[in-house]
Amino acid sequence: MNPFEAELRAVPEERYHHLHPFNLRMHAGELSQAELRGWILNRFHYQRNIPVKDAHVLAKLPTSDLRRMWLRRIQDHDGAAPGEGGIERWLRLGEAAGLDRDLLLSGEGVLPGVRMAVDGYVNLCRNGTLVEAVASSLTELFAPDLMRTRIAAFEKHYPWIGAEGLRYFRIRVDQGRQDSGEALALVLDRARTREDRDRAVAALRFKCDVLWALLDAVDGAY
Ligand SMILES: O=C(O)c1cc(C(=O)O)c2c(n1)C(=O)C(=O)c1cc(C(=O)O)[nH]c1-2
Repeated sequence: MNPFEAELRAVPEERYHHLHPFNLRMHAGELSQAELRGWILNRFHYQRNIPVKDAHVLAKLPTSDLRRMWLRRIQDHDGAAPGEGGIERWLRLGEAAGLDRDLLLSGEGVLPGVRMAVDGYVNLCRNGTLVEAVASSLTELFAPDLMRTRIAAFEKHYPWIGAEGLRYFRIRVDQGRQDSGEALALVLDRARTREDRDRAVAALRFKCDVLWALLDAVDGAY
């Protein structure tokens, strides 16, 4: 593996949110219904901002091929039509957990720390370089394994959330693999100087902090 790729992969290995105490408690079956509902509600704020940050990334891409590739991400979340896509599936996860979709859509109850963390991610993609914006999505190299652990934990420990609610995670396993493969190839191709590479690593660290801060806020609140 090229040394820059190894440097990138080492960042989430050390500080991705699969290591966060809230996730460890989730996987061990220790979360209360209120905690799990709080997580779903607050994570919806992250989910609905993913296509917003992806639109900022899209605007930085210089070729039709790259823009077409990135547009697919926006469509994965927003769907090709109303009632489709990842945001809709997250709303259904909320409903399966007893949360009204209107509550999630209202934004009521989103914690201040979660708002700050998500703003931080969107602003990095708005104001950063192309390499920084794309590198910050590379936490997704680790997301598919985490999704699989989460699906197993939900089935085992939280059966009160119906199977339909887990579709978001099931579909996301393959999407995350494709997204992270494409993003990694783009960063390896475009980060040519030492300075570009250092910025890419710093952006990925920052993104790990975004996900960590989100869980810190949820962990402290319910
Ligand atoms: O539940 C998770 O642990 C998790 C993590 C991440 C991530 O690593 O940023 C994403 C997602 N889920 C996710 O569902 C998703 O759509 C997504 C998009 C992105 C991104 O940075 O472009 N990350 C993630």
